[in-house]
Amino acid sequence: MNAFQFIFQYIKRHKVQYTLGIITLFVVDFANIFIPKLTGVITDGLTAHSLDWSGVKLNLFYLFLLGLLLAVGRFFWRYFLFGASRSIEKELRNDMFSHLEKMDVEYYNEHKTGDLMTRFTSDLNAIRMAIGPAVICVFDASVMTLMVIFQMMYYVSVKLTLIAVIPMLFILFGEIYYGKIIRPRFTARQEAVSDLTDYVQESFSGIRVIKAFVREKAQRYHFLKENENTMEKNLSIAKIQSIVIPLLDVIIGLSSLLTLIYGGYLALVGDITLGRFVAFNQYINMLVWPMLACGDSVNMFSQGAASIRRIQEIFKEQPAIADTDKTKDVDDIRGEIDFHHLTFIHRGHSEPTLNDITLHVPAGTTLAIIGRTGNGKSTLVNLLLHLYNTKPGMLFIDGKDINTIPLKTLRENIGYVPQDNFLFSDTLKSNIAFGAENEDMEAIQSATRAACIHENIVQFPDGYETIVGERGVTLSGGQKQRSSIARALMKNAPILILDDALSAVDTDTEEHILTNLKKNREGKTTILIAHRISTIQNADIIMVLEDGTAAEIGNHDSLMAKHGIYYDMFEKQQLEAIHGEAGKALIRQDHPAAKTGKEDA
Ligand SMILES: Nc1ncnc2c1ncn2[C@@H]1O[C@H](COP(=O)(O)OP(=O)(O)OP(=O)(O)O)[C@@H](O)[C@H]1O
Repeated sequence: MNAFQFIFQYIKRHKVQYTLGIITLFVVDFANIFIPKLTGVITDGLTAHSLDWSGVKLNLFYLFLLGLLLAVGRFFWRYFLFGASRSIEKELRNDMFSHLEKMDVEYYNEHKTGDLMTRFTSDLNAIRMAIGPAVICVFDASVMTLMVIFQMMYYVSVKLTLIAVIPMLFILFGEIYYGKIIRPRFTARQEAVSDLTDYVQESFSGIRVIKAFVREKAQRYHFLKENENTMEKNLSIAKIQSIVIPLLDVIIGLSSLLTLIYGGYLALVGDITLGRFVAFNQYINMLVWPMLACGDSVNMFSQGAASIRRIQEIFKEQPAIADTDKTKDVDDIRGEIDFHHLTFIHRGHSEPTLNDITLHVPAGTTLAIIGRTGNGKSTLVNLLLHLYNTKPGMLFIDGKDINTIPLKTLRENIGYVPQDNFLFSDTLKSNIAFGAENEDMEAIQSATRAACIHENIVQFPDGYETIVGERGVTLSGGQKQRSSIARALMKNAPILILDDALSAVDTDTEEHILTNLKKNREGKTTILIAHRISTIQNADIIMVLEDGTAAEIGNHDSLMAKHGIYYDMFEKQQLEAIHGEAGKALIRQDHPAAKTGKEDA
């Protein structure tokens, strides 16, 4: 689908508005051409003394009526055509947002926020200009030009009209060529704006890190380069425009000069009357605007076409994760999970992140996953949320292959506390009730009590109405984590995943939350990812992930009896807990990595 076909789908939906707008525009243009004629009639009437004062008044009255018609008509074509273009802009923005919401997480790993934001703002604006003002310009210019030329030929002189119009043909062909060379420059400019927006967005999001590392100067230098790049791209457009626009003026001036010379001569020898010569000059002036408007329209169309292509790029990408014809409706989820020789390779990796994992998790049990950093714990739960695709036959929920469960059902039945604890810039109440149907205060408080955050919230001056700053920065790390746990508990889902969700809370609070969880999650499946054994030792099943494989599976007692990885971890953490820093030093001396001289992961 080319850019025109793409945007025409949207224009079609507003055909009534466009038709009414164009008809009104036509009426306005038609009325407009009578103004010079009436001026000519008055001039000739006064010169030849054939018009008395009442005749002048009558013609002036006609002029007034025409003016009124023009004013009303101009209001309506603006109303219809600008209204349609604004509606299309809104519809496109809605469609883009809905489409992007469907895209999988990999898409967002590969596309920068700033670039997407530019497409939502400046590109959509360029498209609106192309389907609103540019359409008006082109239609107005073409209709007006044809009507004026016809009137010039009919009312004044065919020869004089041809002489005046020939230079304008150069404008027409020149503008077609201009459109071709300016379009790639508009695309390059939009890309530069995207990069700049992206840089600004990242710089402000990461301002704390920038300040802590005193990188302001380096950031500013990089920003200047991005800004300069945008200016260069803008200048490359301005350079072309600064040649084309004066050239347009020259051609228009040439046309007027020829008219004055030849028209003056015709008036002198008496081939045309003075009134017609005056009217002709007014007509020529009326042609100036359409010619300039054509230049503007070419600009707007080129810019719009470049932007449509950038928006089309968004729609061309389809989500890699979506319901398929294999998806079957599921009434409810109990929470039984089966990993069956589960192997998973991340895009761009050559080695599997998860390798041959087989485990049965009965509904209503607690599974704990422990393992060193980067061993695939988050990846495993991301597979459960179907954020990445798993090959058929490897992951089952309630005995059903995850690929056959509708995404909405699956995710509605999983409560999830992500590692980054992202909160929205909204009230605490809304953040906690995020996944729930309504903001039921009783349910919210029951969740916040279970997550041990209620006491903190009520101490804030605005309590549950406290606005969480962008990315939750007004809360401490532990408060954010507990708010995020409360949000997940609100869902009361058959499966709950806590991805390292207790790392920022002290051991006492952790103990409280775990006790509450045990009570709240009775009969429901809970998956706990943690680094501390104290967090997980009461779990029904503990899986130790090592290099992406399920190195050990059992409960605390059986794993301790094994004297394997889990046992070592426990011993080290006990030593750390008892002896603090001295214990850590002891562990370091004892650790195999210390002996080989390598850093511990
Ligand atoms: N979207 C991704 N694309 C490519 N590789 C990824 C992606 N996400 C994670 N990885 C890689 O997969 C491996 C496992 O990452 P994962 O986040 O699952 O580990 P983890 O055990 O949860 O670590 P941690 O304890 O630090 O949270 C890492 O090597 C990581 O670099």
